[in-house]
Amino acid sequence: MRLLVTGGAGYIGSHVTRQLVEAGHDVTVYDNLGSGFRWATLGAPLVEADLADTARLDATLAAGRFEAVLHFAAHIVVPESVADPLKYYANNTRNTLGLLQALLRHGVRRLVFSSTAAVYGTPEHIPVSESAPLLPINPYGASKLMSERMISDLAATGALDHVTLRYFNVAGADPGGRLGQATPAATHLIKVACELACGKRERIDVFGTDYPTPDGTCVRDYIHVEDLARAHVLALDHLAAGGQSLTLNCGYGHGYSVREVLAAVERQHGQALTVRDTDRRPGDPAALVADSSRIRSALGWQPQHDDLDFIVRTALDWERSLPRAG
Ligand SMILES: NC(=O)c1ccc[n+]([C@@H]2O[C@H](COP(=O)([O-])OP(=O)(O)OC[C@H]3O[C@@H](n4cnc5c(N)ncnc54)[C@H](O)[C@@H]3O)[C@@H](O)[C@H]2O)c1
Ligand SMILES: O=c1ccn([C@@H]2O[C@H](COP(=O)(O)OP(=O)(O)O[C@H]3O[C@H](CO)[C@H](O)[C@H](O)[C@H]3O)[C@@H](O)[C@H]2O)c(=O)[nH]1
Repeated sequence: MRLLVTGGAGYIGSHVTRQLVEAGHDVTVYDNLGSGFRWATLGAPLVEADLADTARLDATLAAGRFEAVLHFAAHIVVPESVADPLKYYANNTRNTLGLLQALLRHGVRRLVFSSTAAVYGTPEHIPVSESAPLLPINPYGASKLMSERMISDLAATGALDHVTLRYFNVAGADPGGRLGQATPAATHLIKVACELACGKRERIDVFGTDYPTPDGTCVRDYIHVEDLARAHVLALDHLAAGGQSLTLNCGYGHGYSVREVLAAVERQHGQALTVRDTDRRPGDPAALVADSSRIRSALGWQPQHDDLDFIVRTALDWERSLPRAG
């Protein structure tokens, strides 16, 4: 298929772009390089432009005659969304509205959308299924939920078919060493721990040790970025075969605590890390684990890298290589 990937120069979008190209698709990336990198497109054509630039978006869609769009472009830092909510509604919600309007103008009828487990807020039941209440607790999650609603409302008119993927905690890097997370000032646990292992930080803080979890630290469902990328390839196959619109959790269905993650980083690094226990970080649910049965049955998705040590090893290998990449 002829595909447009917004945000395809970012962490997740670049892994998906690579898999799409390998699967034989004709991929164009649309990215303003705000938090993405030209090298991350690995040679796929890049339109360096902002989603808010309607003229560039229209010109790109007119020239490309795309059969589907994958929409990753967004701001993603939860604490920043609390401090500057309108930045998140502008980029994540308003620019998604603009993209949907442009898709209508150009007759593009298929969309794969990057959503997040943050739409669930603090779920009452673990594992969390797609039918759980949608109660985001920060503007980032709310901005994504509003996009989900626009997409599903539009789909209900018959104008669009979509697969909305709600990612849990995405981590790891391309095992081939070509791609990985390169964002400066990262906040994600595995990324921060790998930076520490590589001597780029002095210590790591554990945010809260008194949660109602087995070891008192938060539990998350970490999914390797390559398995997540594969879900996008399958989502496109589903839409191309005339499949109905779907909303799917992307996780493995089991979680690890912060301490278990840090132990895995220490194993892979071969040395102890400097760890400091601190207070809870506001807005962190105790446990967030996906019920992943729907994506397995609807798309036939089967994880290849459901292994915390493998996730950490690829992230650490990538972190070691980063000076040349950044
Ligand atoms: N990283 C995670 O753990 C995670 C979890 C859940 C959901 N997601 C979602 O996955 C998607 C990708 O996240 P990521 O981790 O790869 O982040 P990222 O910051 O690495 O990638 C986002 C990309 O979008 C581009 N972009 C942002 N705004 C743009 C705009 N207005 N116009 C053009 N390009 C723009 C950036 O330059 C960047 O390349 C996001 O939609 C995010 O909400 C990520
Ligand atoms: O230095 C750190 C960083 C994180 N943590 C803890 O590690 C866990 C995971 O934190 P991350 O920041 O790696 O990830 P989140 O679970 O906060 O966020 C993830 O899930 C969110 C949805 O809930 C968003 O989608 C977000 O983009 C995605 O990374 C949390 O308990 C957090 O408190 C630490 O203890 N120390």
